[in-house]
Amino acid sequence: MIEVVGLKKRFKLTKDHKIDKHEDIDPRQDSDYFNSVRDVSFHCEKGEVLGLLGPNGAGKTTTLRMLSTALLPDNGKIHINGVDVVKSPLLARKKIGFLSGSTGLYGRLTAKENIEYFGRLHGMNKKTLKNRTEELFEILDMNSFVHKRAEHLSTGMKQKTNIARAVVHSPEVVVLDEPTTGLDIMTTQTVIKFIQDLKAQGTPVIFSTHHLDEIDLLCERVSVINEGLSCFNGTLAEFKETGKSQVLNQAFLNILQEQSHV
Ligand SMILES: Nc1ncnc2c1ncn2[C@@H]1O[C@H](COP(=O)(O)OP(=O)(O)OP(=O)(O)O)[C@@H](O)[C@H]1O
Repeated sequence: MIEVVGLKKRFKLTKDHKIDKHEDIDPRQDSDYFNSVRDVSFHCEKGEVLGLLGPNGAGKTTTLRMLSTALLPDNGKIHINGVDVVKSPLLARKKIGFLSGSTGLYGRLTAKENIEYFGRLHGMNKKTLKNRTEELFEILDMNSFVHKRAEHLSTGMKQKTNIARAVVHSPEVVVLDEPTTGLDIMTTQTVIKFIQDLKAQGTPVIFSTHHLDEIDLLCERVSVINEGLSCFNGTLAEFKETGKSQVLNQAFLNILQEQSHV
């Protein structure tokens, strides 16, 4: 289970970032800091998929980076299967598989070598690693390119390699930041099927997306962040009810609009 309560993160602004007094000021901006995440909470139980939604710049990536120990929160609590992520980041890291938009592959290594390298970093032995990589190559339909150098892979091939790398150690929970962005329909299908398989195995999955059809296909639970604040947490049915529409895009827009009136 993943539990996030009252998360906050602010970034010190450099001179270049400071805003001209004539510009529209974001409510998250104060004199020297940008309050990227102001108050975010959600939870995701065993066997559930949680979809994290929010407009561009809402704070989703910052939140997921805190969840995965890549960033230290200024405030708030994150627990993963009982482990306090802030107090025990090394232990937590073993439990999490994190796909971030920004991690690169080693261009001169093949897809397979990239994944194996991360498996070894996680302390996996040769036999376990071989079985696991073969399993992932099959599930993610990677066999046609695993021996190609990463620098020669297409966007979709790279993304599959990144996903395999993130979960090579069979983590207890999986966190994916925009896993289908830039992918074609077939590759997106493979990624969706991969998330469905994780869910069937009981692994909690949190993923951020701008594609509401994926939310419909995959999620029990939805969390919406706007301007660094959680503005909705609930089931998919509650999302439609609160957003006053069975059409997810419309429900999402209504929820955002409702918050901006508060
Ligand atoms: N290191 C940083 N310094 C200053 N501001 C930052 C930093 N990192 C993120 N931000 C700001 O925090 C806000 C939230 O960014 P974040 O990347 O978390 O948004 P997001 O919801 O993932 O957006 P998108 O959907 O566009 O990927 C943005 O306004 C961004 O410019």
